[in-house]
Amino acid sequence: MDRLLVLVRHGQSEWNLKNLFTGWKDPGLTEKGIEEARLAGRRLKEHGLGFDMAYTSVLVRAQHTLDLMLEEMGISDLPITRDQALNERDYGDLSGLNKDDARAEWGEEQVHIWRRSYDVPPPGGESLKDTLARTLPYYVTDILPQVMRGKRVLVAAHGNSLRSIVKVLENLSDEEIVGREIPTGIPIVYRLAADTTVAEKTDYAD
Ligand SMILES: O=C(O)[C@@H](CO)OP(=O)(O)O
Repeated sequence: MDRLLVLVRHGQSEWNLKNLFTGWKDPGLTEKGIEEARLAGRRLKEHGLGFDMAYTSVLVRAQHTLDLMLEEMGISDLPITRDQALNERDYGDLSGLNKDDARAEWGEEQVHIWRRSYDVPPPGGESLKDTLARTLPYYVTDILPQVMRGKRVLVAAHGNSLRSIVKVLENLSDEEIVGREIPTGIPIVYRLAADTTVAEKTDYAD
């Protein structure tokens, strides 16, 4: 049985381009982001992958990325589930601030801790651990059962919501996940074993 799970981070957003903390704010894709999403779809198609269902967040950059990928693959009738559980980590009070301005105000090290530590939340926001506490139950109760039934599943979401799922899938320690970045528009293709662990992983980077 083909237990296929593909994770894709949305293409570049307007706020990625402007270097702003984004979180639950809802900017659209840039021209480059649109192209990245289309390219992701073409890569999946070139590798002969098809899908039975898709999941995304309630944020427009991830939904638009999914739509563009499906368009490139020529898929128009896929069931799509949109859920807040897959939203980006909530950046709290940092949302909308420029990342360089934040470094100037609070220092490089503090901003890095807010951005990449596992369990230190930014003021008023979610740590990666907090994010995992909502993405993982959703993955386990909604996404994983479909994969285990042999449904081919595509997930379009966000840098940190995907990092939290990747941490569990790849069994990464709290230290290891700190160094893991998810590039925009590069499909991560997993095939799961019967025990739900990862049997095979490929990045469709080129
Ligand atoms: O701003 C955000 O919401 C995220 C993703 O773009 O940024 P960071 O790289 O700091 O996790």
